Amino acid sequence: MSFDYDLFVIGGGSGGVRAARIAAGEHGARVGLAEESRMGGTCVIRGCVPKKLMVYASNAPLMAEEMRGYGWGEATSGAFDWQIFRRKLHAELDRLERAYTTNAEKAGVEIHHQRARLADHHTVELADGTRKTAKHILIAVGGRPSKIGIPGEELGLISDDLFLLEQLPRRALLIGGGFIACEFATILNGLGVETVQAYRGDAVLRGFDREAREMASEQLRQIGVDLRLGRSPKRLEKAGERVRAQFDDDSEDTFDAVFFATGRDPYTRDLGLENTGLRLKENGAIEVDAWSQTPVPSIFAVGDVTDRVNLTPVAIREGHSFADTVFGARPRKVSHDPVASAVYLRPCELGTIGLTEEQAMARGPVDVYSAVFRPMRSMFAGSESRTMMKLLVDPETDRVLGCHIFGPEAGEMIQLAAIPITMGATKADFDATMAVHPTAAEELVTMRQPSRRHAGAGN
Ligand SMILES: Cc1cc2nc3c(=O)[nH]c(=O)nc-3n(C[C@H](O)[C@H](O)[C@H](O)COP(=O)(O)OP(=O)(O)OC[C@H]3O[C@@H](n4cnc5c(N)ncnc54)[C@H](O)[C@@H]3O)c2cc1C
Ligand SMILES: NC(=O)c1ccc[n+]([C@@H]2O[C@H](COP(=O)([O-])OP(=O)(O)OC[C@H]3O[C@@H](n4cnc5c(N)ncnc54)[C@H](O)[C@@H]3O)[C@@H](O)[C@H]2O)c1
Repeated sequence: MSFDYDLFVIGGGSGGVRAARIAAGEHGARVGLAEESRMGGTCVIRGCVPKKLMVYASNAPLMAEEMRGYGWGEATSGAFDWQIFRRKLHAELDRLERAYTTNAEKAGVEIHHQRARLADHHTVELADGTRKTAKHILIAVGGRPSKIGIPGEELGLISDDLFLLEQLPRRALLIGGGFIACEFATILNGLGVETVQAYRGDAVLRGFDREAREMASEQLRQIGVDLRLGRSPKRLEKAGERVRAQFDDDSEDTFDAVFFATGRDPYTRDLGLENTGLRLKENGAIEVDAWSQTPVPSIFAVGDVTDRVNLTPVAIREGHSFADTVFGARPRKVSHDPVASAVYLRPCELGTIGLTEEQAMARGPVDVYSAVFRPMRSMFAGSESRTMMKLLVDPETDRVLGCHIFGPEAGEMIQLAAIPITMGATKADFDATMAVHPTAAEELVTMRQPSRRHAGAGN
């Protein structure tokens, strides 16, 4: 049977574009790709990139404060102009979108700027009714923000909306305690928005190392976020031009904008799955094996739609490995453990890889090497901001099981620490490494004695 393409990719985000480019450009496959919105997907258009640029923008007041501590007595951040920033931001996103489009086209990918659905195991139907056949289909449609099912939630915004606001709100509520809620709270607060964050748990960033979670919660408060723990809204209603939130402790408050940062769902709705033998996991994610292959041999899926580890580098690696395996005769699986990540808070970020202290304790005996200190940089400036460096070590094998860094530029640091840890480094390897002085990161190679030892199984 002859097909229009060797590969048809649904979704022009991180995973889809990488797979299409490698299959066409490096392995000579005939590739079609459908994107219903903007090329680049979540990360480029409404995720990592605009978010990180806003984190940089929001840093000015903290930098000014720090510099006052260094003798710049009059240092202030001045007034932030959202209109100027927004114009520049969107020009940059347009540039990136063009680069994604051009690079894919240069590799030989034929892009269809419209929505696609699955018609059968080898056919997709485009929004204009055209049908395209392909020997293989890759689903890389990502995820979509989800709300929590409370009355009036249509009055609330989602993360996509932050980057499109005509004006910054004067007072905003962020609902949630995960990556997005914490990063957005940091951003809005830094840009001068009065920011309230409501999270149902007792410390933000559930799933991260407990000590780091407490430091992150404390820092949000220190920079001026009104963090309300153990609290979640139960209803939203209009209050003139504003939105009133009623919380589950019966308190009420009014905001110019309310953002839901309460997770993302795989975007499998109306994808034509009923025309296939694909299976969904309970949360709607597409079920795949270690090769990103679904139970239908011609259909693969990568990235957030599979809900493995929902990060850009993971989606890219999955897309690349799929293309090498299927079109390059170079079978490659993706290891999802360990995967480093960072939460871009200010002034201290949180960088993390491997087991948390709690997970390590549950697994067995663990030595905890932990240093919590005021780094030279902030101490001199008179700031109370504290940094944490933590290594979790298996006392039997000496292997480093996890590393958690809470400090300025922790994202940059964890990327480097992730290399030896992924290679299986031992604590002795860290000890054998000469320190770089004076840095905060040198603590990682100078912690001689464990701060505590756990016998295992939660002891
Ligand atoms: C606010 C925010 C901040 C983030 N920050 C980070 C970060 O700092 N670091 C990090 O690693 N990750 C971050 N992420 C996560 C990261 O963006 C995702 O993990 C990544 O984009 C997943 O890539 P993907 O290819 O699976 O999907 P996506 O990038 O979402 O791409 C899917 C594409 O498919 C298109 N599409 C969907 N359905 C169809 C259809 N039927 N037909 C045609 N096209 C379709 C969509 O329009 C979209 O362009 C962030 C996410 C958000 C929301
Ligand atoms: N820096 C980064 O790498 C980065 C940044 C942003 C997003 N991301 C990715 O995007 C994903 C989505 O981010 P996110 O912050 O939306 O999700 P998340 O899973 O990190 O956090 C969701 C939050 O919503 C809360 N929540 C869920 N249901 C709720 C309910 N019914 N009532 C009240 N609260 C509820 C959860 O308790 C949690 O705090 C992340 O998991 C991550 O994979 C990564």
